[in-house]
Amino acid sequence: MSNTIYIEYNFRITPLQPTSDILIAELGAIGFESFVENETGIQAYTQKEDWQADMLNEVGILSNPDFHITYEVKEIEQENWNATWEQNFKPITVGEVCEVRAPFHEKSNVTYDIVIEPKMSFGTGHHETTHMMLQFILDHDFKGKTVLDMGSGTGVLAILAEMRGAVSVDAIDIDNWCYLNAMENVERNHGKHIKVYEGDASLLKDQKYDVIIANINRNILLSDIPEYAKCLTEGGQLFLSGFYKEDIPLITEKCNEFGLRFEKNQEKNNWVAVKYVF
Ligand SMILES: C[S@@+](CC[C@H](N)C(=O)[O-])C[C@H]1O[C@@H](n2cnc3c(N)ncnc32)[C@H](O)[C@@H]1O
Repeated sequence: MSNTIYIEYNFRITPLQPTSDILIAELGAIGFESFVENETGIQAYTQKEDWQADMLNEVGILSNPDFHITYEVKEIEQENWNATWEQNFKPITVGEVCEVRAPFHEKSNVTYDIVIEPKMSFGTGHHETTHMMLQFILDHDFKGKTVLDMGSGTGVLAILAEMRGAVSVDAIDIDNWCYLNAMENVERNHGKHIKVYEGDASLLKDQKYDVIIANINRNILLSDIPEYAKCLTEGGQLFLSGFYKEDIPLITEKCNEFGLRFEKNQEKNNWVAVKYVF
C-alpha cells in the first residue's frame, strides 16, 4: 500500500441537513475527494499534494450565518483513512430483503446481497435518494426488462436491477472515477448483463429502454428528461431522484411536456424519489 498523505477535516454541523449535502457539494467542487458522514457532521478528505491552507475560503456555506459549522484539521496516512472509512461504513438494509455492504462485512442471509466498495463514489445506500431508488427497484417487476441507469455512481442501482431480473442494463456516469468504480462493483457482484459507460445523456442515440433510473440532481434531470423520454418504450417507467419535495412540480411539468405522467413518490428527510410512466 502506498502511504499517500491525506488532510482530514472534521466538520461539526448544525443543522445537519441540508447543510451536510451543501457542504459536501461545495467541498467536492474544490477538489475534496471523499466524505464520511457521521452523527455530528462529516469528515472530508483531500490529498496533501492537492491541499492549500486557504482553500476553504471558496466554500460559501462556511460564512453563511444560517448554518453553524466548526472544524478541526489534521494530517493522516492513507491506511488510517481506510480504517476510518471501514469503521463508519455500516451495512444498509433495504426492505429487509436487500443488504448493501462492503467486502469486509460478513454476508447475511438476504435475497439480494450487494457488495460495494465505494471509495470515493456516491451510492452505498446510506443516502436517502439511493435508499429510495433501491426500494423502488424492489417494489417493481424487472424481469425481462431493458434498463438504463443514468448517473450510476457505484453502480448499486444497476446491480440490483440485474439481480431483480433485468436482461440488460446500461449504466452511465460522467465521472471517470465512478465509471471505473462501477465496473469493479459489477464484477464483484458477478454482473453479467450490465455495461458501464463514461459520459452523459449525449451517449443516448436510438436505444430503447423499458425502465430508466436516474438519481442525479434537479437541474441535470430537467435538462435530460427530453432525452430519457425519447429512449423509453411505450408504457416505459422512469424513476427519478436527487431532488427535494418542493422540486416535484417543476420536474413533473417537464415530464408532462414529454408525455410522462406522474404516478407516485417516496419521501425521506425532504428528499424524494418519483415514478413517472410513459
Ligand atoms: C447522486 S449520485 C447517484 C449515484 C447512484 N446512482 C445512487 O443512486 O447512489 C449522482 C451521480 O451522477 C453522476 N452525474 C452527474 N452529472 C451527470 C450527468 N450529466 N450525466 C451522467 N452522470 C452524471 C455523478 O458523477 C454521480 O455519480
